[in-house]
Amino acid sequence: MAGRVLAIDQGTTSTRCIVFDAGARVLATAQREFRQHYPHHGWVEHDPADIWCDTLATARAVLAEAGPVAAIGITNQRETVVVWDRNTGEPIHRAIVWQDRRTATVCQTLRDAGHEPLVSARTGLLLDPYFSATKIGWILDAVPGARRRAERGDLAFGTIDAFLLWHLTGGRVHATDATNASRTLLFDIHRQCWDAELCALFGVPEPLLPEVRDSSGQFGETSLFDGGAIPIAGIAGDQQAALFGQTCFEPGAAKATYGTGCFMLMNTGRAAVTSNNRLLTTTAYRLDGEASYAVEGSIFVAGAGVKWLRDGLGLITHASQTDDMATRVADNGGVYMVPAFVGLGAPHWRPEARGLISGLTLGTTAAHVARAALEAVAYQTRDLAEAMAADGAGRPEALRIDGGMSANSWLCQFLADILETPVERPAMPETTALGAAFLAGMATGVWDGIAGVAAVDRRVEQFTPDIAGAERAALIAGWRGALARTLI
Ligand SMILES: Nc1ncnc2c1ncn2[C@@H]1O[C@H](COP(=O)(O)OP(=O)(O)O)[C@@H](O)[C@H]1O
Ligand SMILES: O=P(O)(O)OC[C@H](O)CO
Repeated sequence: MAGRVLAIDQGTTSTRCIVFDAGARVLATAQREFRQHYPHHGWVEHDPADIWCDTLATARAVLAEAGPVAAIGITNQRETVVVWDRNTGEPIHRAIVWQDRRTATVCQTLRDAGHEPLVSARTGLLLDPYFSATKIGWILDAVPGARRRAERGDLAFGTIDAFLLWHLTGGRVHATDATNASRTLLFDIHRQCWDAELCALFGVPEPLLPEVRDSSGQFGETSLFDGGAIPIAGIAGDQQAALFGQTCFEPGAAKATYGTGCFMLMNTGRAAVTSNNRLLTTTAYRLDGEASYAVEGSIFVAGAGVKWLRDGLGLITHASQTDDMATRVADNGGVYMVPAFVGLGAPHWRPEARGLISGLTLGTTAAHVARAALEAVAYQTRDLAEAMAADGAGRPEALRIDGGMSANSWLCQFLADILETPVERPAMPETTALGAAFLAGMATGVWDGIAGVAAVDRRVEQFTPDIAGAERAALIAGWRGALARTLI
């Protein structure tokens, strides 16, 4: 058991469990995709029972293969809301997922009433349906009697980490960590506590809320697996966990994770940098009561655009085909895709925007459309990097990348070309899970603090910019033209 840590990585489309050793090597891995529910246009839900079942099954599978572990770390899709009954543990509604836009009007009404400056100053976020608070309010209003039960303290709210922690500890612990709390619109990131005024503004009764703890530390124990009680000793939202797993500990170090969406975070150290360019300020991690911060750009559709090529258009049968398709065409043929399928996130924040493909001719092939889906990810990343630089956060020396889509080498090279910055892809791509393992292992003596984690050997593959300035400028101009049509 010495030195082995189990990471639970509960993502938007799949649940993964990975056991790492003290050298951050993967000893066992198991993954299950689960069903997405789209009950109405723009709504996205998950069944919490699927998430719990898959967590147990994948954890049992890797523990059977790798043997006992010293600790468990949890990392999770952020903002997604579960409300459950404290007595039975039963959710009172399906989980409302971060991508869900059903509360766009509520957010607009709050913006019109002038609440955004106060909300942003305290939370570092914006009034967008992406975040948890308005989703909690929606559930309390939609489920008969829920608001009264919440006020009486009979219900519990949690992001997915808290929901899993509750079940792993047999209903004994209702807690979350500071990174997850920072995504709810209810948490003051400067004072590092729930904010009563924001709870009142969003109509969220305080008895619903979990206790907020450091990202590394004892959260509780689980006895659900063979071999005795295992401490749950680390929790972080998946993007913050990836920042940690990529060892972005110094101010200016940045990572971008390309999964369903793309999330670029730059460490800003002890300073919570306020953005003038509609980026988010968020807790990067909290250790020994001290918060470190990050500036974040969130793009809602990255790999989801490739998934749409597969499931919506039937252009491909596997996501990895896009690598070959993009390589096959000499250029993009003037085709641009703006993947605003669920609105646009940073730096635009336009929930009502919708996607487009522009520049189609009779010469356009499936390969051009596939390439446009990949290119869009790089252009959007550049837009985020420019916004970060304009905010004074600086430009990273290299962008560390990860996530399912980073397997696409064509995209990695194009990203370096468009960003004018080297892109580093780690040999071990499971950096999100590794971040959760690091946090749990630091609390249980597997790694000796941040210095111990930073000393772990990390092999990376580097992609360096290799494109003429004029070509880059022309491509970016083409993107800006397509984007402008979406933003009308
Ligand atoms: N080789 C590839 N090229 C392009 N996209 C890919 C490739 N492999 C996976 N993807 C995309 O990456 C996403 C899965 O990444 P993952 O990190 O598992 O996502 P999440 O954690 O959001 O569930 C899918 O949307 C898929 O379309
Ligand atoms: O599940 P992922 O990897 O798409 O990440 C989702 C984000 O945490 C949403 O903010």
